[in-house]
Parts: sequence; structure tokens; C-alpha cells
Amino acid sequence: MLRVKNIDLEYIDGRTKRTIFSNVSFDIHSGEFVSLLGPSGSGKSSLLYIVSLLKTPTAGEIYLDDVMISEAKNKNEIRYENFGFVFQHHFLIPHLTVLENVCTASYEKNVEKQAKDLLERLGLKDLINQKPYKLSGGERQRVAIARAVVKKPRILFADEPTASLDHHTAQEIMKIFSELQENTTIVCATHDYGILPQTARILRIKDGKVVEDETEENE
Ligand SMILES: Nc1ncnc2c1ncn2[C@@H]1O[C@H](COP(=O)(O)OP(=O)(O)OP(=O)(O)O)[C@@H](O)[C@H]1O
Repeated sequence: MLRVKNIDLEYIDGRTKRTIFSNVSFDIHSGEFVSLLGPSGSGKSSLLYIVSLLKTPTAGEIYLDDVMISEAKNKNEIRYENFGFVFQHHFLIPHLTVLENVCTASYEKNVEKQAKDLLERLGLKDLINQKPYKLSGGERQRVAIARAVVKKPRILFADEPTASLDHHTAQEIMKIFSELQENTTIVCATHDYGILPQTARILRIKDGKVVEDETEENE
């Protein structure tokens, strides 16, 4: 459903040209949990932003349901209608409560009920009226996930969503992602193999290429 085709990415640094990727292609199917895995500097974030139309590659195309979207004029609209984002930093609004933060993401009439249901599911029922500063890092990130999920994106992109969390909380956050997955495709960039759920399909970024990880779980 999401096709990444022949992507090149080069950065020009003064007189030097640096190739980050060349000729990268892969498909992401509906309902998959795809992890972009690679060490720091390998290009995970760049690739995530290219695939989600937040960044323009040097060459190549992105297709959504066979429609080329990488050169569309209405990229904002495509993103708004189809994609959700969770970043390493949660970007919650400090003077709004947890519930209000989540409700900012959607203008649907029953958003408040949906937000409450989601927050309850994420174990935050008793914190809905708190401001973000009263929450732990893991709780804040769960609020950010609720905010991204409440608008029911077809594809949820997460860029190192657990980078500032301890290992146990990071695993919990990943579990939450996979549980939320019924109707959502998830694409998550991370450097930490250890936090991935068993169902994750791993695309490993190495030396400017993306290779499918053929571990037992993924065969
Ligand atoms: N705007 C830019 N101009 C020049 N080089 C850049 C730019 N953005 C990223 N890079 C370089 O491209 C490479 C890939 O960066 P990217 O942030 O995508 O990697 P990453 O795997 O997500 O790293 P990290 O896990 O540390 O965030 C890095 O070497 C980075 O320095």
C-alpha cells in the first residue's frame, strides 16, 4: 500500500557530496509493524521523513495505493488525512491537560470520548486532568501516542519514540504500539533491536542500503 521506489538521498556539505542512500526500494503493507533499524547516523530519521513526505529525497518516488504522492502538490493534505506522527520528544502543550492535549489532534465531535477511551487503554485514566509536567517520561510519551492515534491515521510514523526512556518503559511503549495496531500500519525508526515486538518486520539500514532482516520471527 505504501511503495518506496528507488530512493536516493545525498547531502551536500560545502564541496563534499555525501550519499546517505542509493536506490532504496521496499513496500509497506497494510497492518504491518515495520521497524527501520540502524545505528546512529545510518539515516533512519531521514528515511522516515522521506517516506512520510516530510523530506524530499534527491531521487525516487513514494506511492500510496499506487498513486505517486512524492511529487503531489497537496502533500500537507495527504499527510493530514493519512499519517500520524510520534517523535522522540513528545511536544505536548504544557498549559493544557493530558485530555486537552489529546483532543487537539482531531475535530471530530466525539473526540473527547475517544480520547478518554484511548487514555484509559494506555493506563492514564487517573491522569487525564493533569498537566504534562506532572507526568513521567513514559507517561508523556503515552499521551503523545494517544494524540497521534486519536485521529485514526492509516499509517503511524514514529521516530525513536523511546529514545529518552529506560529499557523497560521503552518495551512497554513498543507493546502499546503493537496493540494499537488493529487498523493502523506502524513505521518506527529505532536503533534498539531489543525493544521491538516479535511481530515487527525489520528493515535494517546499512551502508546506504535497506535490507530485510530474515530472522526466525520474520520468516
Ligand atoms: N540536513 C542535513 N545536512 C547534512 N547532513 C545531514 C542532514 N541531515 C542529516 N544529515 C546526515 O545524514 C546522516 C543520517 O542522518 P539521520 O538523522 O537520518 O540518521 P539516524 O540514523 O536517524 O541518526 P540518529 O539515530 O543519530 O538520529 C547523518 O550522518 C547526518 O549527519
